[in-house]
Amino acid sequence: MTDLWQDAMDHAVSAARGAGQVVREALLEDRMVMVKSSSVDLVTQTDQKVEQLIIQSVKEKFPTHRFIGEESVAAGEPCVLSDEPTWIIDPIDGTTNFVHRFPFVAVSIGFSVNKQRAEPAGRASGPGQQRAGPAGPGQQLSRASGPSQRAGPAAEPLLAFLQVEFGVVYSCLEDKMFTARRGRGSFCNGDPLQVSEQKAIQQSIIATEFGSDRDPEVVDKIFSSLRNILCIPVHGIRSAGTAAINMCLVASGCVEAYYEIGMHVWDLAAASLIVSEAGGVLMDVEGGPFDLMSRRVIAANNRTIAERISGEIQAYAPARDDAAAPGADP
Ligand SMILES: O=P(O)(O)OC(CO)CO
Ligand SMILES: [Mg+2]
Ligand SMILES: [Mg+2]
Repeated sequence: MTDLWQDAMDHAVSAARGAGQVVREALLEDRMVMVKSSSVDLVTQTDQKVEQLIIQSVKEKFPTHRFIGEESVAAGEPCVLSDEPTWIIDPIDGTTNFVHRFPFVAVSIGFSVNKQRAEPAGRASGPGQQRAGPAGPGQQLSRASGPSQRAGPAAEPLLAFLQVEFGVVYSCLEDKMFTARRGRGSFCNGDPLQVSEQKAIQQSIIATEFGSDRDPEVVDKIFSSLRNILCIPVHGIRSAGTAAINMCLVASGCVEAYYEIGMHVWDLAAASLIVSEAGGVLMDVEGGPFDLMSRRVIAANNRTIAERISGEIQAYAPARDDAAAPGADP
C-alpha cells in the first residue's frame, strides 16, 4: 500500500533538524525579546524566522498543504483544522527558556489530515488501547482488534488524536528527535519509546507548568491543583518549561504524567501522538475526551493516573484556539 505521508514526515524531521540548528546558533547571539498577549508571553525574531523557514520549505514541496503556525496565528492567520493536510507548527516551544538560555527548547511539527475521520473502536491508536510495546522503525504494532477493553465512555477520547497523522518534536539543545507516526509507535533518535509502567500515583513524578496567565483567580486555581496533587502525595513535581518536552518525558517513561491548562494546539499536536503511540493516555482535565483545540490536557502513562489527576484539578476554560474559526462553538 502506498504510504501517503512518509515523505511529509521525512520532510518534517529534516525541517525540525534545520530549525534546531538555527535556534542553537541564535542562542549564541543577543536575542531581541518582544511580547504578545502579555508581558510574560514572549516572542523573538528567531521564533518568527524559524516558523517562516519551516513553512517555506513545506510550501515548496507540498504546495497545497495548509498551516497552523504559532507566530502566523499571532499575526492574524486563522487557526483551523480541516480535512486538508495541515502542518501544525511551534517553531520554538519554550521561548521563555530560549530567552533565558534555560536548556530545554523544542521545535514541534504535527501533521493532521482528514479531521472528521473516525475508525472503528479498537483499531485506532488511543488511550487504553492494548499495545504490544513500541515497534521498531517501519513495524506495524499489533493492536487489539476487538472492542475496547474499557467500559463506559472510555472509547470517546480516541477520536481527538485521529486528527494527527505524525508528530515530530526536536529537543534541539539535547539533540533528541522524538517522532511518532499514527499506528507505528514513538521513537527518540530511532529508539522505541514506552511510557512508565507505574500504577501508583504516590510513586510518580508529575509535570506541569505555571503558564503565562497572571490573573490572580487563575493563579489561585493553578496553585490549588498543584497543592492537591503534591499532597496526594506524589514523589515530585517537575517543569521543563515546554509542553512538548514535558509530553515527550511522559512518552519516555521519565515522568508518569503531565497536565496543564492554557497551552495551544501547536504545543500539543505533535507530542500528543508521541504520547499515545508510546502507550499513553490523553484526557481532558475534567476527565472527558482530549480536544486538541481546547487548550487543556492530561497526558499520562495510564488511565488510572490520568483520572486521579483530573479529580484533583481546579479546572477552568481559556478561549479555545478555534474560537474565532467559522462554525466554531461559542
Ligand atoms: O514557548 P511557547 O511556544 O510560547 O509555548 C509555551 C506554552 O504556550 C511553553 O510550552
Ligand atoms: Mg509552545
Ligand atoms: Mg512557541
